[in-house]
Amino acid sequence: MYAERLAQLWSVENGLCFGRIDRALPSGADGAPGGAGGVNGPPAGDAAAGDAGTSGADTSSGPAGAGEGGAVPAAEARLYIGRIGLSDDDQERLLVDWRAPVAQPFYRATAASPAGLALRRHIRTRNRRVIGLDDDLFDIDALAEADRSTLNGEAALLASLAEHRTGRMRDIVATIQAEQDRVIRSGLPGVLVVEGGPGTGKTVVALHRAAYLLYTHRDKLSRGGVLIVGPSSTFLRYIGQVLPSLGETDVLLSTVGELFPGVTAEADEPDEVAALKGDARMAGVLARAVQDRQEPLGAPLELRVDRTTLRLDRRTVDSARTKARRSRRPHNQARRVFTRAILAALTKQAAKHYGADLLSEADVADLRAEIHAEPAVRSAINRLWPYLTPQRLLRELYADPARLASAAPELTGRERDLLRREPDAPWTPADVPLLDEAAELLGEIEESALRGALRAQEEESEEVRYAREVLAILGMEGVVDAAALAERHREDAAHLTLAERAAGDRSWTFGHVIVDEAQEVSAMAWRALMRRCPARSMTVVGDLAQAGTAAGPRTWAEALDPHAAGRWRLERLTVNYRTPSAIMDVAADALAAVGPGLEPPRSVRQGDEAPWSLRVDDLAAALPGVVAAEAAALGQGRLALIVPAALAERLAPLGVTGPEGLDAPVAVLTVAQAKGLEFDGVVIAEPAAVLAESPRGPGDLYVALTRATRRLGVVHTTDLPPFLSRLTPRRETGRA
Ligand SMILES: Nc1ncnc2c1ncn2[C@@H]1O[C@H](COP(=O)(O)OP(=O)(O)OP(=O)(O)O)[C@@H](O)[C@H]1O
Repeated sequence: MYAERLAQLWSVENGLCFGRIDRALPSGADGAPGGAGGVNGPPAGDAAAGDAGTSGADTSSGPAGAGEGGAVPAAEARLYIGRIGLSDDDQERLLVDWRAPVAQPFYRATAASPAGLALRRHIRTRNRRVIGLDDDLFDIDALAEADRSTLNGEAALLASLAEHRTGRMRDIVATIQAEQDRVIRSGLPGVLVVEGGPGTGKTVVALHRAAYLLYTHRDKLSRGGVLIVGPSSTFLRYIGQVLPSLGETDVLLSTVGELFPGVTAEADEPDEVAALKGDARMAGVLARAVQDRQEPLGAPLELRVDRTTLRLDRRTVDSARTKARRSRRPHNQARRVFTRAILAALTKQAAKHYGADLLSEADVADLRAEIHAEPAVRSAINRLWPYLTPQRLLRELYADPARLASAAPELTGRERDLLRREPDAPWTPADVPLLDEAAELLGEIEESALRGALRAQEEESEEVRYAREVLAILGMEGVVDAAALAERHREDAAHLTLAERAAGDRSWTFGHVIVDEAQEVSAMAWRALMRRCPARSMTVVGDLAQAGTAAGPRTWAEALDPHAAGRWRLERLTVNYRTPSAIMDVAADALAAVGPGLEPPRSVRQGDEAPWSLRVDDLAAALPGVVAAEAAALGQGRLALIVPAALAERLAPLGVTGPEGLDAPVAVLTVAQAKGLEFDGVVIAEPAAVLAESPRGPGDLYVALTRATRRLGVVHTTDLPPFLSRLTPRRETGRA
C-alpha cells in the first residue's frame, strides 16, 4: 500500500499544483478575493505552491487569508488545484484534485460565463519552483464574443501549445478547455462518442476522462479497471505516460491485435483481406464453421467393447447432436451432452445384450464407464464432436477450401479465395477478433477434461492434442501435470497488477472501455470489444474523415447500433490545438476531397511557417538533404518523414522506424503508423503514392497533413494531387 502511494506521489510530482481559483464575492463584501494582495498582488500563496506537497505552508497564506467576511466560506474562497488532492496533518485541504466537483470552475469559466470566479491563475512550475503565472481576470469586456465563449486560460494554453514536442503525449490537466471538460466529466453509463477533427484533443480528453472516471467512480471501476484500445503499439507508447502522470495505473492499454492472450498477431496482409475478415458476415461464417465440426455419421460404426459388438448408427448420432445443440452451450461444453447421449444409447444396447433386468444400477454405471474407456468409442466421439481451440478452428477453416465453401456460402468465390492461407501462416491483427469470436462459440474446456486428456496421452487423442495446444498457448509445453500448473497459475495471479491480470484473461470484463481512432475498428472487432464491456460503459473517440482502412464503419450508428442502440450519445470537439491554421488551410482542401460539406476544426494558432512543396527528380537522392535541413530548422523538435508503405523499407535509413521512432529526432513512418501521433515538423514523401495506396481515398493524406505542430513540407517526383495546390512551391533543389 505504501509502495503504491509512494509511486503515485512520485509520478504526480512534476507540476503537482498548477492552478488557483478565487471565487467572486457577493457585492458589498469586504476585500478582494485574493486577500491582501488581491488579484494583481504578489503571488503570496503561490510561493508555497512551489513547495506543494511538502508542507502545509500554503494553508496559512492561502485560503485562510481569503474572503473574510464574504458569503463564501473562507476556506472555499480560494482553492489550489492539483494533480491529486492533499491535506495537511490537521486535515486542512491544501490541494484540490482536478477531478473534484469544486475544481470544475477552473475549467469551465470563460469571460462570457465566469462560473462564479473572480480569478483563475495558472501556475507553472519546474520541479518545486514556480516559474510563471498567468491570470485570467473575469471582467474582460475587451474580448471578442467568439474568444470569450471558447478559449479559457488563453495565455497558459498558448504557452503550453508552443512548447516543442518530446515524442510523448503530455497531460493537459492545467489547460483543459471548457468543451473538453464537458466530455471528460460526462456521466459513466452508456457509450459516449467523441468526434472531432485532427488535433482537437480527442485522445488526450479520452485519457483525462479515464482518470476522471477512475476518481469519481472508483467503487464501480476498481474491480474491472479501464481498457484503452489504440491503433498501434507506437501510439500506445506515445500516450502511455499520460495516465500515470495523473496518478492512475489500473489501466490496460492494448491494440485490437493484442486482445487475445497467447496470440501475437503482427503479420501484415492486404487491406482488402483485413476488411473481409472484419466484415460482420464473418460471425455467421464462424458459427457455421463450428457447426460443421459437429459431424454426422456416415456408415454405421461397429464398436467392440469387452465381448460384445455395439453398433453406433446415424440416427443415434443425429439425436445426440440435436440434444447437445439444444443445450445452447458453447461447442466444447456441449460435447459433454453429446457424449452422455451417445454413451446412454450404447449402454442401453449393451445392457440389452446382457439382459437389462439382471443388472443393478451400479452394474449399468460400470458398464457405461467401461464403454467410455474404450479407445474405439473415444475416438468415434472425438471425430464426431472434437474438442477445438479457436486457433485450430480458424487455421483449418482457412486452409481447406471445402470447409470454407460449406461455412461461407454468403461469400463470393473470390472472397473465399482471399481468406485462403497456409496452416502455419502467422496471425494478423484482423484474425484476432475472429479468434475471439471462435473462443466465444467454442467455450472453455473443463479442467477435468484437460487433466483426463493428459492422463490418457498415450492414446494421442484429440484431447491430448487440445491439451498440448492449450499448454503451448500458456507457454507451458513440456510440463504435463495440469492440476499443478493450474494451482501455480492461481498463486501467481495474486501478485499480478489488475492490468496484468486483465491482459492475460480473455474473458475479463472492464468497468469502462475507451476506443481510440475508432473509425478504424471493424465490425468483428466491435463485437470483441463489446464482449469486454457488457455494461456498455464506453468512450469511443474518432474522426470518420480520417478513416484509413476499408474495414472501419461509415457512420457511428453502423458501428454502435448493433450493440448499444439508443444507448450512445455524440459530443463534438471543434477547436484544433495542434495544427496551425497555415497548415490547416491545406488540410482543409484535402478534407473537402474526402467528402463535401465536412467541416475542418478551427485552429487556435496561426503559425509562422508556410507549408511548402518541392518537386525533385530523384526522391531517394533529394530526401536526405531535405530531412537534414528540416531537422536543423526544428532545433530540439521532432520530425516525422511520412512515406508511402511501398517506399517504407527503402526510406527507412533516413530515420528511426517503429515505436523507437518516437524517441528519435527523425521518425520514418507510414500513415497507418503515424495515426494519432504528432510532431513539430512533418515531411511527406510522394503524396500521390500515399493517395494511390489508400483504400479510403484522401483520408490518409488528410491524416498525414495534420500531424505537424509547426512545419510541413511535401517532396514529390510526380504531379501533386490537385487538392495540395495551396502549398508554396519551393524552387530550391533537393539540397534545401
Ligand atoms: N486543452 C489543451 N491544452 C493543451 N494542449 C492541448 C489541449 N487540448 C489538446 N491539446 C494538445 O493538442 C494536441 C492534439 O491532441 P490529441 O492528439 O488528443 O488530438 P486528437 O483529436 O486525438 O487528434 P487526431 O484526430 O489527429 O488523433 C496534443 O498535443 C494535445 O496535448
